[in-house]
This record gives sequence, C-alpha cells and structure tokens, in this order.
Amino acid sequence: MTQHQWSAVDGYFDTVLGDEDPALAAAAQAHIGFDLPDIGVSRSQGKLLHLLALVQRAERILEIGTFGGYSTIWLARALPPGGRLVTIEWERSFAETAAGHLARAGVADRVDQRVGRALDILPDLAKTGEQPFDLVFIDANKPDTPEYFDWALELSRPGGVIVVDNVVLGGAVADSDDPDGGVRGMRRFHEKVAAEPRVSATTIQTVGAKGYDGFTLAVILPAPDDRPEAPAPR
Ligand SMILES: C[S@@+](CC[C@H](N)C(=O)[O-])C[C@H]1O[C@@H](n2cnc3c(N)ncnc32)[C@H](O)[C@@H]1O
Repeated sequence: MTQHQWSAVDGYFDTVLGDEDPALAAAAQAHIGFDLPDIGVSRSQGKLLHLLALVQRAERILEIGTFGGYSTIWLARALPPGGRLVTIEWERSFAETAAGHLARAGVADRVDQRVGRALDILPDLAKTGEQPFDLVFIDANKPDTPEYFDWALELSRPGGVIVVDNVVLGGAVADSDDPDGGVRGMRRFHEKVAAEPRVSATTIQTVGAKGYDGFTLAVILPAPDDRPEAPAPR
C-alpha cells in the first residue's frame, strides 16, 4: 500500500459518503491561506469525532488545538441545544480564521474560543466552572501531550472520553531512540496512560489522506466504589 492508494480510498469515501458541506470544506482549506501543510483531521476522522460525541451524548466538549476550526465544527455539530464546546488555540491568526469558519458553519453560538498557550488556559477552566467535560480532544503541540492528558483527566467527569490525535507519528513512536520532541511526548503519554488506574485506553493505527498515524481513545472509569459489582463466580 502507498500514500497514493490511501488518499484515493479516502477520496472515494469522501465522495460516496458526501457529508462535508461548504462550511466544512472551507475550514478544511484553512492551511492554504497560511502556506502550511494540511494539519487538520481528515473528513473521516472529523466524522469519527462527531460520532463519538453523539455516542457519548456529550454536552460539554473541550478541544486543545483549534487551527482553522475543522474538527471544532464536526464536534460542535454533535452538541445538543444548550451544549458548549471550549477550544484552545495558541496562534491568534489561526483562531481568527477559525472564528470565520465557525460562524459560517452556524456553530459560533455554542463555541467558546480561547486564545493562548493551552497549559496557561487549562488551569483557568478548572476555576471557572466550565468543567466537567464529557469529551476532550487533544490535538495541539505534541511534546506537551502528557500534560494535556493530565488536565483532561482533571477536567472530565467519570465516564468521560479522551481522544488524542497523532500518537503514531508515521511509526516513529515505536523507536525508543528517536530524539524528536513529539515522539518523546507520545511515548511519555502512553507510559502515563499505562500507569493510570482511572482510565481504560487503546491506540489505533490509521492510514489515509493524512498518511500513517493513529489516535488513542481513553475512557475515564467510575471511582472503584461506584463500579458495578462483578457477578459472583459460579
Ligand atoms: C494539528 S493543529 C489542530 C487541528 C485541528 N484540531 C483540526 O483537526 O482541524 C494543532 C494546533 O495546535 C496549536 N498549538 C500549538 N501549540 C499550542 C499550545 N501550546 N497551546 C495551544 N495551541 C497550540 C497550533 O497552533 C495548531 O493550530
């Protein structure tokens, strides 16, 4: 399999499933205006986020890493009336571009954009009563992912879901000698997950228009006292 085939297959599903409207299509092009590679999630990944939020019946969503608002729109469109999404972006020009896309997509009224360094903003969310979140999507600078995971745990309810993007990094995550900060971050993140009794998690490798990567899905378990009793062995 090659990147050409992965892109062709994503393209086929994008066409046949056809659930990207002009507002999403515009947000998907945000990188062009900034002369950047396409760093947002793909259509199929955005739809997966949307479906996870629906399955989760999420009323409060936190996103770390807005960029042009593409994943934000998919997530916000899963919210019920009165639902809220907080999204954090470090780069003001990206946040301003995202604001236009969110307005065009008709979700600006339910999205609270915060501009700044996520590790400065996350402690404020703990104080201002925005939490607990039902779903957290982590998709910002990769080296800080372990600390974002800590905050996601802190700000989520039991039963909450945490999704972390770009955890495979083209396979580099398996190389313990790779000095790249993102790879170090994703290895540290997985070690944290493994040592954390409050979550149950899995990581799935993916291929597609965005290359070879993967995501982690973690569910926050109820406190031990609140867990259903295991049936007595027969
Ligand atoms: C991969 S992009 C997000 C893509 C977006 N979630 C989507 O799928 O459409 C990562 C974003 O995180 C932002 N970012 C990087 N470091 C950050 C930080 N320390 N705090 C907040 N945002 C940050 C970048 O500016 C960039 O816009």
